[in-house]
Amino acid sequence: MAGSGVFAEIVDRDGVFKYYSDGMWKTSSSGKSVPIINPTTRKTYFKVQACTQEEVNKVMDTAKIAQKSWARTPLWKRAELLHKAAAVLKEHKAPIAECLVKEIAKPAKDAVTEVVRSGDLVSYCAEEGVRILGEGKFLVSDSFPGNERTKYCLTSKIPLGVVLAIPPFNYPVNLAVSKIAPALIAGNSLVLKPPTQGAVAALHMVHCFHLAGFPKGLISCVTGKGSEIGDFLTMHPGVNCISFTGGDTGIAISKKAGMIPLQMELGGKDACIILEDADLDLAAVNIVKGGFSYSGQRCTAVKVVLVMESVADALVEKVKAKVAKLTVGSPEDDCDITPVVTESSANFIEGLVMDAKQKGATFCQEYKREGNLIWPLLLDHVRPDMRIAWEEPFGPVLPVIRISSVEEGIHHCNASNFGLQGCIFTRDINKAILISDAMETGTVQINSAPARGPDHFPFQGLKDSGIGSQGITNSINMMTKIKSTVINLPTPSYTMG
Ligand SMILES: NC(=O)c1ccc[n+]([C@@H]2O[C@H](COP(=O)([O-])OP(=O)(O)OC[C@H]3O[C@@H](n4cnc5c(N)ncnc54)[C@H](O)[C@@H]3O)[C@@H](O)[C@H]2O)c1
Repeated sequence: MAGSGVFAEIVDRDGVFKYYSDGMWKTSSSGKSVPIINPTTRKTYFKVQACTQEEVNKVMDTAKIAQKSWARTPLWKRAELLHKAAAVLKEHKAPIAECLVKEIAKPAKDAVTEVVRSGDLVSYCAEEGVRILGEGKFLVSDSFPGNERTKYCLTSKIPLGVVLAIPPFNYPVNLAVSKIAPALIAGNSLVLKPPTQGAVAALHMVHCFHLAGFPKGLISCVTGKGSEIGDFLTMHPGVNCISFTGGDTGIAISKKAGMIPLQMELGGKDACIILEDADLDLAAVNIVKGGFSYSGQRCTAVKVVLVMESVADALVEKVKAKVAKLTVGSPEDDCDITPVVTESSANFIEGLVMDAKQKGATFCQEYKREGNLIWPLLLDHVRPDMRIAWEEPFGPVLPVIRISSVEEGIHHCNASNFGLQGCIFTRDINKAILISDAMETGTVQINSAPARGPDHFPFQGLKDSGIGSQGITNSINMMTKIKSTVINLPTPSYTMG
């Protein structure tokens, strides 16, 4: 159970979850806590420490010191510890998954999958790190005009220092380890600021790294109000890199952060373009899976369907039939559609639905809401003047826009300020490639819904969807710098064959 057994030491006497600093679980001197509301019951379920700026400073100091000796720890030893953490994480999947169910209403089975996937990601990262960080480059000078072969350049990848990781609520474990593991294998230390909803799952995950035996201060986890420690963390002079996943907050952070590398994974409005020759059954399965899994609260959810008019009726019928089969209820019962994360999210989604209603969208189901639980809703005949055509609902509401040409679909996709992923359904691979090239998004899926995984694939957003690229290899590279050593010879030297 959460907070018991090996996890008992992460809770204080008042039942408030502690924060992790200098290899120890601590109670904040603020004497304050932040409540975590269960989205299903809308009652406080957990509490976490409201850390102070003073405590953040302490964490940054220890992270800096711990990083110096970690960078001198052999790569194979770093990898060994990560493998151990992955095993401990998987061993304790049940209590961590339980937190995900209670904090973010993730369906029970998906919650377990998130933890197991996270363990796999940590192991893969350890293996990949050993390979790519064990290699550098050797360059000779006479390839550039005017030079003889008098200079040998050796390059290697070195750590950045302290990495600040800020994941979002929807994958608080997976999107934390996708930052922690690359940072650590590359020789960095790491400070985690988990989202409020999902913080307790993240604290349990951090304890798995503690149990695996990482050095003191190398990993820290501070919790608290964004208003108190958010800007303080992201603008802290001790931070050498920020890896952030979330919404528009990331745009504000990137404007305030100093001259440090930023890895930003932000929102999306992933378009699904359906051509006339598409396999409509395949498209319908993917639209429902892509649009409604975890109640649409995924960055890569299908967020707008752009379908050719001639096949629109048939497609909408197929999608409607599948939506009718989705189960709606509690995450404990493993329902397909569960309450969205907060009341304000539910209110925001309702605002988009009401706007679409007022402007004449066709409701394929009746709009129904109880508390944070919103029944799945397909909106047909959506037009570009409706907010839902452009905004990210992050809920179980999916707009369908009927298009009369492929160009119209591409235009809608590219007119968005987002550019995360997109997908195309067609049997004509040549057309698919041309459309993929025309779509201004970081990834395009052909004949499948957008997806982040497998976790070693590159993952990136264009425009307001992000900076840099993730995926295990790219994240490891991003959390390093190139260092060169140039050997200058007194006379040119050539290796003769
Ligand atoms: N591109 C991706 O890979 C990806 C993946 C998942 C989610 N998302 C996006 O995330 C959003 C939903 O997640 P969310 O609601 O948790 O996003 P959010 O932007 O509200 O919060 C993200 C994180 O930032 C923290 N935060 C808030 N204010 C802060 C501040 N001033 N300083 C520092 N940290 C601060 C939050 O506590 C949380 O940990 C959606 O827009 C979704 O598309 C993107």
